[in-house]
Amino acid sequence: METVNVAAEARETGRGTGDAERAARPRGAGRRALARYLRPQRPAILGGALLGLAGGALGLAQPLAAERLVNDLERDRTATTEVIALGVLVLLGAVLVALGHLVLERAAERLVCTARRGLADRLLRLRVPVAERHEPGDLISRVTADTTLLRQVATQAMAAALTGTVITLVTVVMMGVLDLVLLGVTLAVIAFISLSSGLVIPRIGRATRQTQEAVGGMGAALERAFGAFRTVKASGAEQREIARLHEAAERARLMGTRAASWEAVSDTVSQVSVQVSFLVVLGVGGVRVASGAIDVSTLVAFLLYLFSLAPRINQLVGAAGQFQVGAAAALRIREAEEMAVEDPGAGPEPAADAGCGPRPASVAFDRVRFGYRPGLPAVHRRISFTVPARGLTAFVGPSGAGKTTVFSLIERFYEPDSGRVLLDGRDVRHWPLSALRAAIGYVEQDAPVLAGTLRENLLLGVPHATDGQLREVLRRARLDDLADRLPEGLDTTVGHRGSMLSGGERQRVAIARALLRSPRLLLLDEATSQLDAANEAALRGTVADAARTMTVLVVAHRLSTVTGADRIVVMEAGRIRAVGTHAKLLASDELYGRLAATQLLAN
Ligand SMILES: Nc1ncnc2c1ncn2[C@@H]1O[C@H](COP(=O)(O)OP(=O)(O)OP(=O)(O)O)[C@@H](O)[C@H]1O
Repeated sequence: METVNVAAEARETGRGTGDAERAARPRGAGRRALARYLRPQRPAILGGALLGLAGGALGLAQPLAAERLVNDLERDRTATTEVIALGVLVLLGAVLVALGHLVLERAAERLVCTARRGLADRLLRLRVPVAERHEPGDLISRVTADTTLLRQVATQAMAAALTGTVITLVTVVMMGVLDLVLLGVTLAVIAFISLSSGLVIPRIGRATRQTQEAVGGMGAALERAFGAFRTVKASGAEQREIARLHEAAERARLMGTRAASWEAVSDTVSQVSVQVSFLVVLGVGGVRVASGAIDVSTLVAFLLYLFSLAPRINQLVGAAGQFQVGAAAALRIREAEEMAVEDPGAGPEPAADAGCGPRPASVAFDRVRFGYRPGLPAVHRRISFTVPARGLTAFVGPSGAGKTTVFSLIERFYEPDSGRVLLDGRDVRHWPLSALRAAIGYVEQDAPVLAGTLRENLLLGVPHATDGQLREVLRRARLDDLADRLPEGLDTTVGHRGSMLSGGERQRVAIARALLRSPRLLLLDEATSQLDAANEAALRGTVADAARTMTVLVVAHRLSTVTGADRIVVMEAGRIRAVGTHAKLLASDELYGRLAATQLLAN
């Protein structure tokens, strides 16, 4: 029970490690997860398997029809009926098999699609701390590689299990009709196979899960390298990153080989068992024939059934192995689906803005205490401050003081350990999340630009904005010439993370995107750090313009960008040191004075 709680807690907080989650998996969790995905497709899978079975049965009747046809031809009889019967059997058999195949494939595609959609629904709504504690590459591999493994179970393993079971049962009944003693011998062998498979098959599952985790590790290593492609090259680190990929590939190979070895053991056990049973049946059967208990013909018929049983048993053992593979994949998918997602929040929607544009919002922190991880020193130590609606407020202070974290708490990416963050006097936890974020325009520190076109980047938050509106925000972000310079204007692709734009352009695209949402509160994190002097001055104008109609909070390292702010909040080691205007702080706060002095602003 306790182990389950560890897993639940790890998922909820995102603070667990993969190992902790692995150790905490309850027994049979994979099986249950697999059953959950297969359940809705059960009728289709059953139907597909039965169609295949019927097609196979018609195939079995073909030799009989052919025999009658040859007999008739030998006796110079007209054989029209037999020819038609054979033709119908061939055609119908083929159609039924193809139909069964199609039904199974369609069910498998539905199953995979449902799992992928379920994952897509969850993953983009994960809580920020949870998402940040998982490797994106590993999450991607759950959506791509693991879901593909489910497909294999739905098409091959389920059909093999169903047809294998039916044919095995029929064969066993026929063997029982022939001789119960020999059947007893055969069943003893089957029991031995089941027992040894029971020992081996879970090992196949475990090794497969480790293979999939290693494949996820490869995804993570690739994502890491492509996420900082130029840095990797500039650092001459290709070889080391390649080594990481090799290591992950090697681990996948090792685990894959281990799974294959256990599969080989399982196959060998079942094959040897069947051969042993053949010899035992031959021996016991011989004695029974000698004692007159059965005829030779009964023994021959029994052995023929035994031979036909062998591939079926192999089929069943193979299917059991595939179920283990599927269960391992289903478990990884389920784990991702169970990761904690953001609470959409209840509470009433804020009143609609009347008439002339959105109302600026006030912000307040009320004795906020927050740490990213338990056990580490808090990043905010009971901080309180108030920002009235409208105007420009800057946050300054040494690196690591907790400035960006202020924005993360306002956006509710994280929640305070104690105290309250208020927007318009209302605790952000009591806002509907979508309304809260709709009220805020946020420009991240890295000002990320997504792959796609310039237009797609701008439309991210306001999908139906007109070209006129786009040009207007580009103008306000001093980017009016960008769209004209780019070869395909707004429809030019900007590369992975905007790699085809300059650093300053990326930031301004992010600012234009934020402005397009007509936010009530604009959060700019280091928004001007990568701009040249002319652009910085221009953007200062943009920010000042914005601050006339909305509340603007800026995290700034370069004091030159915020000396004109209505108020500057000086942070240090998770505390608010001082609040005031540039002139007041220069005169009263030693740290601010030092910051200004180092940036040649003291005079
Ligand atoms: N997602 C995170 N998980 C864990 N710790 C974090 C996370 N983000 C920030 N921190 C830590 O919290 C502290 C405050 O970070 P924050 O980004 O708020 O500082 P900052 O004042 O904005 O710094 P800078 O000026 O360098 O951007 C730092 O020590 C940082 O290492």
